[in-house]
Amino acid sequence: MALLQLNKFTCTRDDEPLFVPIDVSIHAGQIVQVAGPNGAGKTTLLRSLCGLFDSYEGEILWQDMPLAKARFEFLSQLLYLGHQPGIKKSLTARENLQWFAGIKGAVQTLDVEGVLAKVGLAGYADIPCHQMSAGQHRRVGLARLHFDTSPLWVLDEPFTAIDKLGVERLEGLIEARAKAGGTILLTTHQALSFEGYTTIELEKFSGGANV
Ligand SMILES: Nc1ncnc2c1ncn2[C@@H]1O[C@H](COP(=O)(O)OP(=O)(O)OP(=O)(O)O)[C@@H](O)[C@H]1O
Repeated sequence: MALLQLNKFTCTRDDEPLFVPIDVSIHAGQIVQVAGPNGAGKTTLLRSLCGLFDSYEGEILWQDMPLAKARFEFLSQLLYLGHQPGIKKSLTARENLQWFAGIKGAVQTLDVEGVLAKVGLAGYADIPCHQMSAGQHRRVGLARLHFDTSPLWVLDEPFTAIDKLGVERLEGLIEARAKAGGTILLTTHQALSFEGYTTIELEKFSGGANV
């Protein structure tokens, strides 16, 4: 059974399809890159899946159930990281991580210092995030990937504002997650270093010929 299935799926803006409708089946353990030029609809597609954008045509199935009916199960198994780092800047790195861990029931096992060291933020646990750089905000947000074992990770441009070493670590984390049975759906404009991932190439919808 596919974890996630898109049938004749496209997102619309002003009643116009953004990209040629796609048919995709995504299974546990897969890494799937959504690719396409700027403006193709990659972010809109990910936001539609996560329930943040509802102007689309076609069908989304989660474990063979229409997403609308399986919404609660789907959201409880989802980790979504969008363009924004998704942290509260008035809180410290520790408080942000405790919050993320709390909503995933992982507070008891959370090792704040250990996780921050893994994202290159050793010693930053008790610094308010508003005193950090854009790349450091991003790292605090990404730190949750070290303890969030949600079956589906949806990551929109996760490598943005991350330096070379950070990118290598993040790629390793994604690969390890997939090997453990997790599914990762991501957008990125950079070539991925690992093998065996699938690419969904969004093609700009250019009129009736593609329907
Ligand atoms: N808030 C918005 N209001 C209206 N149109 C929008 C909005 N955001 C995006 N669009 C339009 O929707 C289309 C798809 O945008 P989207 O952000 O999904 O593209 P993308 O493939 O993620 O692009 P990029 O690679 O630049 O991040 C674009 O043509 C854009 O003009």
